[in-house]
Parts: sequence; structure tokens; C-alpha cells
Amino acid sequence: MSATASASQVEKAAELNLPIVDISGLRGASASERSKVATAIRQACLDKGFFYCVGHGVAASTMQRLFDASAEFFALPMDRKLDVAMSRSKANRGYEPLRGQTLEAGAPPDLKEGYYIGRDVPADDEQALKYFNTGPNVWPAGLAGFEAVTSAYFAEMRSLAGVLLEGIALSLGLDADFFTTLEQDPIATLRLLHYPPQAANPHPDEKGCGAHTDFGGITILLQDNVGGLQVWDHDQSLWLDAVPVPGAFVINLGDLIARWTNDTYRSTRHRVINASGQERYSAPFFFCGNPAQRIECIQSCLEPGEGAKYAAVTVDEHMRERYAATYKRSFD
Ligand SMILES: O=C(O)CCC(=O)C(=O)O
Ligand SMILES: [Fe+2]
Repeated sequence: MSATASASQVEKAAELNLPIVDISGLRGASASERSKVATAIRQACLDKGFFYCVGHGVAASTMQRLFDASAEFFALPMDRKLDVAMSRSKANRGYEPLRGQTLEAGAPPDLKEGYYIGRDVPADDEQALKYFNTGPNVWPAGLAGFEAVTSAYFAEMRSLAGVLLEGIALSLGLDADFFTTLEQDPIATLRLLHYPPQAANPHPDEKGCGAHTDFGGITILLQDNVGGLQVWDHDQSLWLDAVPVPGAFVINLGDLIARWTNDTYRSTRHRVINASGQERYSAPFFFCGNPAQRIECIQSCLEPGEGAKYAAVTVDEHMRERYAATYKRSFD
């Protein structure tokens, strides 16, 4: 796998009509450049709710290092992977075997294996004792560089999420710092994913990742060149291929932003079907936010006379509920 793609893949991406948004203007000081980016983000969020992001400042070599670390981990013998099983971690860190999660209710479990990394918080820290998905990471023994590479990538994603959230705030006509409290001590998860090729005769409806919406605020997805991610087109009622674009992240919004904006910005359904015959690797970074943050409809997202569709909820409550549904067990 590699972080670059062929010319034909770029052409296909252009055909797809998922917009490519260059966010470099958000990282500069010019108010008019920031506003241009905010307008492009707004259009993308009102339309498919998915876009390719370029001008993000993350080097291709950083992406490649992450893919290399991921492939090295998944190639380990199963007993070594199970030494760091997620089921042993109170903070849901570590290895999740194939078919460990069912993202689409009623469909067979997902044909993917994963590795979860988050903000490293000591187990006896007050936040770890209180909040969902908060605690220490676990690291596989004997994999030189795995912790350093994935932790550095996690830090880059956290700062890119901050830039994107500023753009999203501006795109909603809010102050650029609207999401600052959300960014404090956040729940955020980097998930390394490995999809084996689907069998020629898979179980009916079996997928790499069942159709779902993401749970959190924003997702920054790195995918390799294999393809297989599909995005639901609400207006045309069909699945669109999100063809890999070299060096670009795929950005989408999760349920928390949909709730916060009363579905002005929707949390778009997507799924993965790896029919390529090849191994597929991806790495979504889910930025969910401060667990105590209350998500309550932003008043300016309401039309005159319109009511809030969703009850107020904290990030912590919402995340526990979504994990419980897709892992079919309680996360109290
Ligand atoms: O692997 C991908 O491309 C998408 C993964 C995904 O949607 C998820 O983990 O929520
Ligand atoms: Fe997803």
C-alpha cells in the first residue's frame, strides 16, 4: 500500500463529484482566504457531507510511515496481537479482531481488524476514572517505532482537527473559536484498520464496514490506494465510490455535529466493501471532543419556528450509547 495513487484514480475522483477542499487558507492569517475556505466547507457539508481535504500540511512521508507501522502490526501472529486485545483495556485501546464490531444493525459483523489509539491518560487520573474511552494506550511488545510513529500521527491529527473545526465554525457563521471548549482534553481515537479481501462468496450482506454514520464530531480518514469506501448520496439515493485521491484526507462529519446543527450539516452514511482482491488499509481519526461538553442545538441553525430535533446530550453519554449499539454490550 502507498500514500500515492495513479493518475486514473485522480481522474475517477474528479468524476465522482466529491469536492476537493484546499484548506491551506485556514492556516494563514488572511481573513478573506479563511472565508473562502469556510464557504467551500459549507457547500461540501450541505451537499454530500464528505469532502477530500488537501493543503492540510501533513507530509506524504508521515502518511506512509503510519501505513508501514500499521501493516507491520497486522502481520504479527495472532497470539501477539491478542496480547494487546481491546477487550482487556478499560479505555478501549488496542487490538480488535476481525468481526469484532457490527456497524450496520442486522448485517453480519464487519470484515475488518483494527487497532485503537487515543489520548494517553494515566489509569488513575480523575478523567480516566470518570469518562468513556479515556485512559492509557497499550502497545505491542517488540515493534520498534510503532508507539512513536502512531503517537506522532495522533498529535498531527489532533492539531488538524483543530484547524478543521475553526473552518467548520466559520462556515456556520459562528466565531472561529466556537469549538474551543470541545477541544479541551478530548475523546479522540485513531483507528488503524486492515480489511482482508472479501471472499468470492461472502455471507449475504457482509461488508468490510457495515453502513453507518460516524459517532463523533469530525473524522479525518487516511485510506490507501485500494478503494472500497462508499458514501451515501442522499439526493440520488445511491452509493458513491470515494475513490482514493493521493495525499488527500477524506473528511466527514459525525452525529455530534449533526445534533449540534439540527442536521443543517448531516452525518452521512458510508460503508466499505473491499472487493478488490487485495488487502486494504485505512486509518480514520475520530475527533469526538471533551466528554463533558453538552451538545445542544445551536440556535442560529434553526429556521424561524423550527424546533430542536434532538435532546441535549453530553459527548460522554452519546459515545457510550453508540459503542453499546455497535459492540452489542454495555459501556457503563
Ligand atoms: O476504512 C474506511 O475507509 C472507513 C472506515 C470507517 O468508516 C469507520 O471506521 O468509521
Ligand atoms: Fe465511518
